[in-house]
Amino acid sequence: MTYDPSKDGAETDFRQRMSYGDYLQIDHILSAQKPLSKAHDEMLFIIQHQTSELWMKLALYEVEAARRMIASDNTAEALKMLARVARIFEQLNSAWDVLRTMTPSEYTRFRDDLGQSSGFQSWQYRLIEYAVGNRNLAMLKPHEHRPDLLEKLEAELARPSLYDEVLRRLARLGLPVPAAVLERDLRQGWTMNEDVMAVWATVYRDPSRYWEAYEMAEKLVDFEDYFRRWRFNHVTTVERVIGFKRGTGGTAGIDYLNRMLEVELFPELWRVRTEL
Ligand code: HEM
Ligand SMILES: N[C@@H](CC(=O)c1ccccc1NC=O)C(=O)O
Repeated sequence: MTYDPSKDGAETDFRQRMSYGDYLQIDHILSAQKPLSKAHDEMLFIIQHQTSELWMKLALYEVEAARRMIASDNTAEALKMLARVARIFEQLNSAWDVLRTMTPSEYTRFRDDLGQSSGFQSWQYRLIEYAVGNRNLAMLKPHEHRPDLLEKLEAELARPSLYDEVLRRLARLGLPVPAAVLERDLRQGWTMNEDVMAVWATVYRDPSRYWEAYEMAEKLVDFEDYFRRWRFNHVTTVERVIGFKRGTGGTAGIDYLNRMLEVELFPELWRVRTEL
């Protein structure tokens, strides 16, 4: 006899009950894949991006909460959330292995159908960049046609970034973070600051004395480490699939993405290592 789990109590009648699909809105999610071409690989391309956007949604949610926790002096909770964000990026990094199975010949079959659309226009990606401190106002432009999204990005630029919150916490812990740093114009991108580096040097020279600050620093480094790997995986996949062609979003492509590889989110935390 074939085994029937319903005889052992598995519920099978969902006429009046919430089911798996109801709870997770599966119909909604699974009806959002609409390839524009007949190319076999377009489904992979769509699902790869949609799953990335879902993970980005969670990353934003966690960074958001981590910032709130740091601002309210609940660092331990924030560290847990930041560890999760690093793992999310690890997940996104592994996902490139699936996309890499698509060859240039296969991508060319539907690339024209993408028009001028590009990951460059991902507002969640830009929001992550802004939330962690990579604030470039020029990146607002592709969102001007969507006032709701522009508003979200503008609102983010008015708030302290994750790094700003960490530096404010250091000041509350009694470390000499300069007032100019604490009162800086939040819309501007962060640039390397010698005094902040001196603060981190103090922390790294005596971790047991500055344990909380030390742990925050290492979590940030860990996050940036995984984020850098995401950027590197992206640029390598792009070169493998389109070579040095111009991007659909209008940038130079590889040259643009290589330039983005030079971005440092927490420059002092990388530079301080040379001083130790
Ligand atoms: C075959 C696959 C891919 C190719 C050929 C590709 C190509 C490119 C290119 C050329 C750019 C530069 C902007 C432009 O002019 O278009 C770009 C930007 C971008 N792509 Fe992709 N991409 C691919 C996959 C992905 C995936 C899976 C994601 C995940 C969400 C993604 C997210 C992004 C983001 C966020 C940017 C903006 C980066 C920044 O401004 O720093 N791309 N991509
Ligand atoms: N920029 C890519 C196209 C591309 O990858 C893309 C197109 C639409 C939606 C997301 C995309 N992914 C990343 O840029 C290209 O130039 O081929």
